[in-house]
Amino acid sequence: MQRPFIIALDLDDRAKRLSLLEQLKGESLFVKVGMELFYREGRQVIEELKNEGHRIFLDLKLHDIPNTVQRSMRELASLDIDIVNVHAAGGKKMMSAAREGLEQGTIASKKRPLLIAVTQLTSTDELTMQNELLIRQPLNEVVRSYASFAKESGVDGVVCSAKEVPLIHEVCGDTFYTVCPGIRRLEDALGDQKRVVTPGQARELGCYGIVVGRSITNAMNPFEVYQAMKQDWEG
Ligand SMILES: O=c1ccn([C@@H]2O[C@H](COP(=O)(O)O)[C@@H](O)[C@H]2O)c(=O)[nH]1
Repeated sequence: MQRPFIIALDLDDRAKRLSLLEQLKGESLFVKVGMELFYREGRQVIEELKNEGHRIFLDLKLHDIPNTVQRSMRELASLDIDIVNVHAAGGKKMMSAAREGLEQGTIASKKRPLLIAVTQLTSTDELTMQNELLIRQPLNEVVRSYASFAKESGVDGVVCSAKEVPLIHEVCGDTFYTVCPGIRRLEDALGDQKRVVTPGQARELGCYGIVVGRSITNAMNPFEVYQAMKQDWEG
């Protein structure tokens, strides 16, 4: 199984995105379109990236009432994307509604995109969770429960820190997808990320896929960093 190395295209203008992709030309890429890029360039960017042959994780993290999420997922299903997501904090009804909307919107001849749910953002640590979000359970327990609620709701997997993958596999099984941001080389700045590992550690922890943004997008030589991190990931 080829486990995805997903590049977060978080860049503040179109020219920078094109320049990064030009530097990675010739590579078969899995890219992440987040809010910044989708809000700026809209549906067209998805078509462009698909035409260039890339696989796409559309990371919009839907979180709203079930009816709105269902109808929005139905719209997103018409895009040629491979993965899409919601926040597990929206609850089981919302996650089931997301799955329903995605199925309603996927045309018969096409494969439904994978639906995954964010457990706790990798920029959150236990102190923030307890003192600001007022969630009193230990972080690992919250992630474990949210992952199992996601599975019960028909969601295919979760976004989590690689650190939590073993415990998610324990409750949801090894085939439940785990997509992990919060990936850094040892020499990289953490920025706002709190629950962080290297690509090699993520592999050892059993992640299905990793998401890497600034380590590549801020690098002097993005191609070199991409190659080095991918090699560490693939082992
Ligand atoms: O828990 C989460 C969920 C999503 N993300 C997204 O992944 C990338 C990470 O970028 P870096 O520059 O490598 O930190 C970014 O697009 C986030 O929106 C996440 O980090 N954590």
